[in-house]
Amino acid sequence: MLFQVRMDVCLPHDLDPKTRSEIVAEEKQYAQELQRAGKWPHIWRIVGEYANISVFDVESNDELHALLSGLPLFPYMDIHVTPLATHPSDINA
Ligand SMILES: O=C(O)C[C@H]1C=CC(=O)O1
Repeated sequence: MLFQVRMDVCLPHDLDPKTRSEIVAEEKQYAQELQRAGKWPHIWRIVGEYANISVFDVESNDELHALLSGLPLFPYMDIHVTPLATHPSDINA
């Protein structure tokens, strides 16, 4: 099952810089592990924003929720999920 996920990051301005660096480094490691596992096949920066558009490839809504809620930045993100279906005009479908 494919899902488009938009993540908007909003870190508190008074967050300790060391803590911020650690969370961002943990996030990168977590994200890259999921990419290597094939669960997170696309991630794109939205130009001019601390936000991304991603595509997740998972078995269920519950799996997606578990992966997203495990993001180290999860407490600092607004996340919007859009389920994707095959388009009838897709020549690759
Ligand atoms: O930078 C972001 O868009 C937030 C987050 C998502 C993956 C990652 O490494 O950081």
